Amino acid sequence: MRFSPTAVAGAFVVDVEERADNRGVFARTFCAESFAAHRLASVYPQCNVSQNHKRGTLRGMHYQADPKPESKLVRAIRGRVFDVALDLRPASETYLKWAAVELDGEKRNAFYIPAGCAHGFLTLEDNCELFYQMSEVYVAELARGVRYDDPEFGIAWPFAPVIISERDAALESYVRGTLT
Ligand SMILES: Cc1cn([C@H]2C[C@H](O)[C@@H](COP(=O)(O)OP(=O)(O)O[C@H]3O[C@H](C)C(=O)[C@H](O)[C@H]3O)O2)c(=O)[nH]c1=O
Repeated sequence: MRFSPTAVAGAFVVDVEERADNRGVFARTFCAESFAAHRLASVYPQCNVSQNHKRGTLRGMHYQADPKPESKLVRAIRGRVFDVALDLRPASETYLKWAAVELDGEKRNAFYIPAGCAHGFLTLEDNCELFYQMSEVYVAELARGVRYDDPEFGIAWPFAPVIISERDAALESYVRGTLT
């Protein structure tokens, strides 16, 4: 695996090193020792999948509040998505900055989003499926979100979403200095 830093402190693109032969491809996608060596979460008690029918589906920007903030390792297992990490940590050197990576099921790359950052994505084609490894179990009462189009962040989405949940469309504008 190769870990590449991004514009958000602690957020890394994780590329796999493919072992190809006449049967196909084998690649390691996670290793607790390597992740710990890079000071990334190395224990993931919960995994999720997200299946998205149509190009232009936007989910986000979501995070889990204290006392159980979650780090996430996210990958596309089918299709391509514009995946975004947004720094909501007031003490961070990259507070309110965002970083994006195109996650591609063919490239098998992943995005590590540290706790305290919001996460969201926009699908770039029909029939995209994502796999999440979560460093905390889900606690509904701690689920939070900020607007994907909040001018406070200026996330440069490649195009406007076509499908978005009522919840995400109704998220409030962000108030500086807070993790709501
Ligand atoms: C995350 C989660 C959700 N749920 C329930 C709550 C809702 O009834 C339903 C869908 O949840 P939600 O609308 O939050 O799902 P998404 O909009 O796809 O949000 C997800 O995608 C964005 C981009 C993320 O980064 C979040 O990790 C994740 O919340 O599943 C659970 O039961 N367990 C869980 O771990």
